[in-house]
Amino acid sequence: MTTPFGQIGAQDVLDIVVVAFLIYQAYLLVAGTRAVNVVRGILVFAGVWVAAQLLGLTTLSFLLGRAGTVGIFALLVLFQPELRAALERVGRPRGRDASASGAALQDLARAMERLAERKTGALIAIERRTPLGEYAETGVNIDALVSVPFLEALFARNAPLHDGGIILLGARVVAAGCLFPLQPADGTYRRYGTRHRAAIGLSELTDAVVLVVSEERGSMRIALAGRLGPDLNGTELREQLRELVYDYPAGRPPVPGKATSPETAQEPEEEEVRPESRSRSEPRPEIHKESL
Ligand SMILES: Nc1ncnc2c1ncn2[C@@H]1O[C@H](COP(=O)(O)OP(=O)(O)OP(=O)(O)O)[C@@H](O)[C@H]1O
Repeated sequence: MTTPFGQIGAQDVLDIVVVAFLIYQAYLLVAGTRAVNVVRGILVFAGVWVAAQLLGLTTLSFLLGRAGTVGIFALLVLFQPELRAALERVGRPRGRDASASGAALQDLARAMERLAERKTGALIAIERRTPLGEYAETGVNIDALVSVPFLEALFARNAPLHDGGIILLGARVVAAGCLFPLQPADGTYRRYGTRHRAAIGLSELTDAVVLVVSEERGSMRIALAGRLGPDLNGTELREQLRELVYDYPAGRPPVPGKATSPETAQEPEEEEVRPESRSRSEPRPEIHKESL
């Protein structure tokens, strides 16, 4: 085919499609995590560099070019967790196993309620798009089906794995006793203890939905995108789990907005974490059989 840019063949089209696909996958990987700010910084840097070249600013363009070369190696180090996550995603089996079933979420919500009633502390991260393998490695590998008694047993006060958080993938508990990254104590959430700050910290670095049961207050809350939501009752918890996990379309980037933008957090303890995948005014699909 002849175009203003010359001859374009099937190979060129394939090339463009593959590159576009890779760029989109890279975007999916960083969207909703803190890495998106680094990407913005890189785009600004690249923009200034291109402008300097177009305007013939030789010294500036030379300096930016050199800094860019060093920057590539710096990025490899900086993005090491994301690169690792990307490789994990490529190797992960796709399909229904990777998404949480309604029955598993129902059991999860029930277990959270029972733990809260007894004031047993719990920290549960639900993996969505961002692989949590590196955090799972800090704990004990489990691979067991989610069930109410199992979750209760895991967090029971004298249980060997009650300390730390557990990670769920689909309907399975993949690891327990895991260490999550702590949100700094000097930040917005300085008044909170380490369990809550670990939940916020993990949700800031990944798109995981992190559930916390407070040992002190017997409350249930959700941390999402670096923000901690309000206390939830059982019905609200089920509703949020359905929208944030069951309805969460795999591979779709979060829509930037109140719920997913950490920068917009003002008084987080009074704000509600709202699911980003569906607005409340939109009709909900019926979930048959495994209804929450
Ligand atoms: N980095 C971490 N990753 C995972 N779990 C953690 C981490 N830090 C602390 N925890 C868990 O939190 C527990 C301590 O909770 P702490 O009382 O400090 O927090 P809190 O936010 O006040 O919660 P609570 O309201 O339940 O008391 C630890 O025993 C451990 O199980």
